[in-house]
Amino acid sequence: MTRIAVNGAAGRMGQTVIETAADRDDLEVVVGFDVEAGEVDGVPVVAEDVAGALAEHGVDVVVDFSIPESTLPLAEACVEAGVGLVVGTTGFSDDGLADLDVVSESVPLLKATNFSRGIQVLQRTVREAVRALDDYDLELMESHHNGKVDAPSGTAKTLLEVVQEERDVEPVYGREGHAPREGDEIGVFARRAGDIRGEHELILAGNDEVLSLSHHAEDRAVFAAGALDAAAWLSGREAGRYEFGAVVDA
Ligand SMILES: NC(=O)C1=CN([C@@H]2O[C@H](COP(=O)(O)OP(=O)(O)OC[C@H]3O[C@@H](n4cnc5c(N)ncnc54)[C@H](OP(=O)(O)O)[C@@H]3O)[C@@H](O)[C@H]2O)C=CC1
Ligand SMILES: O=C(O)C1=N[C@H](C(=O)O)C[C@H](O)C1
Repeated sequence: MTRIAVNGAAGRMGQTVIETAADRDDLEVVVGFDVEAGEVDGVPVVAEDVAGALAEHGVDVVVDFSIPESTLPLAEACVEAGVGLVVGTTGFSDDGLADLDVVSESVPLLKATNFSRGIQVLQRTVREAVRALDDYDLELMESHHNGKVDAPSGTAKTLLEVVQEERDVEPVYGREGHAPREGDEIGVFARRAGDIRGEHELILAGNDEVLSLSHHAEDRAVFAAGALDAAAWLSGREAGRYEFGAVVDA
């Protein structure tokens, strides 16, 4: 039984992780962390002394869906307590990402910008398509709920990285005015509206055809389930940096 703590426990994803975990018998959420102390679905939520709470509740792995400014001190508490960390939070600066690399020298750390299995497959499909259609125009779009604070989404950035590993394209973030396509560029567009759970699409256009590769999440439970799978998989592993692809392939 993997004992899990959730950071950002009172947020949209934190609550969904706690609800999703209640239906599983391989793990248990024993404590949550958030800005204010309280309770989510019977799980106690504390607001201070994270390292102390990790030890007190015998936590094996923390699942984090919060903001980067919260993840980094949390990661230090994980190092202090010798606890693994699954990071779902997006929007890190380059320095923040480098700090997480340092943390993974001391504890097992698995970070993914998207914990749905479909997006893992999309990443692999995007790589193959960009390789095969190497002179087609590329455009990347994402849509999310109106409460999302970072743009473009972490998933869009990951898809862009996959594209750039295959092709030397320059991102153009939105277009306005006189803005013709120049050189090998990729337009990147972010929409924010309603409660869209998460939509991503890459189009490859050329030679009288358009290939559209897209994914949409129907419920936050898909991300919660993937993050919990990652936490169960990570528990007991050596310090180091791990990828969600390994969980999907296990
Ligand atoms: N990897 C993936 O599959 C997915 C990643 N995400 C990412 O997860 C993150 C959270 O998303 P979402 O749940 O929608 O956001 P929410 O704003 O709903 O939740 C974030 C929670 O973190 C809390 N928080 C802020 N500061 C701290 C702190 N110092 N310590 C503890 N808790 C804190 C917030 O409290 P308060 O509101 O009081 O500030 C809030 O309750 C985002 O970066 C998002 O992009 C989302 C879905 C899937
Ligand atoms: O904030 C969200 O909701 C989501 N964030 C992640 C991202 O930034 O890619 C993953 C998912 O699309 C939902």
